Amino acid sequence: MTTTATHTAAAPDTGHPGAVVSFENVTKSYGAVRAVDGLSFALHPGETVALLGPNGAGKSSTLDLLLGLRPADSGSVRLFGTTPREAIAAGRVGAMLQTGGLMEDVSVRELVTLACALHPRPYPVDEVLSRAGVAEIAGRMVNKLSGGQEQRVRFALATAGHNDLIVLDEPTTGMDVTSRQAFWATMREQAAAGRTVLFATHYLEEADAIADRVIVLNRGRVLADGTAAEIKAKAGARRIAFDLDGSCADETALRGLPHLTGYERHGDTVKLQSSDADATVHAVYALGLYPRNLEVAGLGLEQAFIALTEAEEADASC
Ligand SMILES: Nc1ncnc2c1ncn2[C@@H]1O[C@H](COP(=O)(O)OP(=O)(O)OP(=O)(O)O)[C@@H](O)[C@H]1O
Repeated sequence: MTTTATHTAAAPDTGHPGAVVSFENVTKSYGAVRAVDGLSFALHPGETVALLGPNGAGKSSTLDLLLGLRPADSGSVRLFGTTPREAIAAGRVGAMLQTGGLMEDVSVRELVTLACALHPRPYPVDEVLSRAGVAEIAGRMVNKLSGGQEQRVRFALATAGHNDLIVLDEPTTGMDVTSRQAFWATMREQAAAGRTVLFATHYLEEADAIADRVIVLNRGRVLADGTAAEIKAKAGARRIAFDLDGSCADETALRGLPHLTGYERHGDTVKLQSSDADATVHAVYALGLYPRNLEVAGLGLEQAFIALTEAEEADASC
């Protein structure tokens, strides 16, 4: 059975044999809003993949479809060549979502014990508690936890058993820096053990540091898909920064430099983004300026992400 609105009969996984996750031309609308728009991608064993996108890009909807929490309007969603429901029932998938409250009138240990009891291939409860960094608060009632502690309990629930795929929706939101580092160290161990990890995040530095592949979504479609380095290269632009030497620089002339895709000025410090840094720097000299502390560098993932999504928004509004 594919995950479609009509729950049609099982379709063979012809598109991406051996894939952990396979989306083929998947669409999902909420009324007039098309949250997922003909989305196709495949995830392979052992990959750690970040799902990036601006607010409303369709990340959570994609994860909901992937986990079978909502049916797709059309297209096929397969996990390990089966339906999401079958893969989850087989205990192959662990998920940590933003939505859904935790059971409240139980202790952390009781909740984790329940999750382990429900998993077909559970880890020992104490191992799950300590891996998620909640062993010290195991006796605490779930309704007394801070936001960051709650996140760590969600993480414990997602890793209560041996999963082949771990799906995380903004997992470190609300965690302090230490918890965040511990969280990602554990995720790295999970990935090193051959698990596939898919996480949606707004922390681009996490995607840059952790993911070996980044899928950028916008308007429910894949805007870019590759390593962080490939995404940065796709954005094309480079950063140029310099200080003016005190000479009077004409603001209009600076803003009119060729190939600019971004412009900022704070006093004598000018920060530019350019799709042809060499030509832009030549033009700076041609204005009669003598830039000091000149730096030309590639974009960070965050700037590349902004450049890509802004370019698509500009295209969409044309
Ligand atoms: N249950 C729903 N009913 C109506 N519209 C919805 C529903 N869920 C999502 N949407 C809309 O679908 C689009 C995609 O939302 P989604 O939550 O998937 O995006 P997102 O990338 O996860 O966003 P964010 O980064 O803000 O969490 C948005 O326009 C959103 O308003």
